[in-house]
Amino acid sequence: MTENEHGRPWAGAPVLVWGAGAIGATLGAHFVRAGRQVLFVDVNDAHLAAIRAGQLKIGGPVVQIQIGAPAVRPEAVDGIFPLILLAVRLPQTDAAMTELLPHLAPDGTVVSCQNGLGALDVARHAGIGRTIAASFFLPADFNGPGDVTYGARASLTLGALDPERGPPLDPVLAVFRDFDPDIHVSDDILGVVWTKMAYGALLGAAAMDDGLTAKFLSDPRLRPIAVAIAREVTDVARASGHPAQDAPWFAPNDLGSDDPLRQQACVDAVLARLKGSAKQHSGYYTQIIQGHAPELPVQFEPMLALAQRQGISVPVTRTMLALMDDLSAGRLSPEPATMERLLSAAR
Ligand SMILES: NC(=O)C1=CN([C@@H]2O[C@H](COP(=O)(O)OP(=O)(O)OC[C@H]3O[C@@H](n4cnc5c(N)ncnc54)[C@H](OP(=O)(O)O)[C@@H]3O)[C@@H](O)[C@H]2O)C=CC1
Ligand SMILES: CC(C)(CO)C(=O)C(=O)O
Repeated sequence: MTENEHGRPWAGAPVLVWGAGAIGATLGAHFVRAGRQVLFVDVNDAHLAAIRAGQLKIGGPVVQIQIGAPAVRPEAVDGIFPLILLAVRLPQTDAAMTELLPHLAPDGTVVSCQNGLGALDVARHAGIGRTIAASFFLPADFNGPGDVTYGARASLTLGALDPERGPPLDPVLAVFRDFDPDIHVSDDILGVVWTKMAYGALLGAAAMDDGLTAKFLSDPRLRPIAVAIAREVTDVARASGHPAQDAPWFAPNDLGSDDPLRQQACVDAVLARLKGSAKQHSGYYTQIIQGHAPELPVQFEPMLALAQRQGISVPVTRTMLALMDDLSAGRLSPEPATMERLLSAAR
């Protein structure tokens, strides 16, 4: 571990932020504001130029930050780094890991700042002893070069995939506390990842129509979709040995229960969190509208495989993923009729 003369772990070495989109830029800009050296890596040349020119702006209701920092394409990275944050979309993980691995110190750490079980892919490349997974509610949007909205105060949890064999957490936490002093740590990070998977599936469901997450969750007619999805994800999580953990902002076990009061309490907590958020549209809806392949199907591949192996039936999740494929291929449009198809599967 590198320490500077103040004993601040890794303070002397730049933090490498690999993928400087909504999440990478939001995290990295906070680190720069706190006085850390950050090197951003991305493939969007106009965005990289904006960052280098001091024009990276993080706006929204939480903060207003404008910073500049070194920013390069993957092939221009030079050197070995102790801490790399991976914040590319899930389908981009393998390519990015192949590029970044030669730059990771032998005793370094990669933090997978991604949704879903992507951290398992990261560990396949970097080794479990160099991988940390982050799971977060951190609604952010990339609006264009240098322009990112951080929509609502985040809730972040970090953990090693295997606390016995994982890298030391403290130096990583010291860095992340410059983003959020209240960051959580979990000894069962995969349980937290499953929680976010369940939440992500709700965002996927909202993308069937106009992508407005709060509107989808508030509609009692559509509640069977939310309940069925939460139930399916929590069933598979339980079978994986890492039951989804209920968090104050989202309790998937309550939503998936048979008790309408518990279901409503869960929905109310999410709605309270979304109130005032600058990100009202589901990120998967935005990915469809922007012509990106939505990452939800990649996120859910491991869950479908596990469900099949364990003989767990997940019909609503499967229908949603099939509809998502049709939406991203342009065979369907996000509209009430598409949501009705998902509702039929949930009834
Ligand atoms: N945005 C959000 O609110 C949240 C996102 N997440 C998760 O965070 C992760 C990142 O998402 P998000 O920030 O929204 O995504 P973005 O698309 O905003 O950012 C990803 C960035 O990585 C770039 N990129 C692609 N390939 C490479 C590569 N090989 N090397 C370096 N950079 C590359 C992308 O460029 P290009 O676009 O040109 O491909 C893009 O600029 C995802 O897994 C997502 O699920 C989690 C919680 C909330
Ligand atoms: C949908 C997605 C992946 C990105 O926008 C997300 O995780 C979120 O909005 O919380």
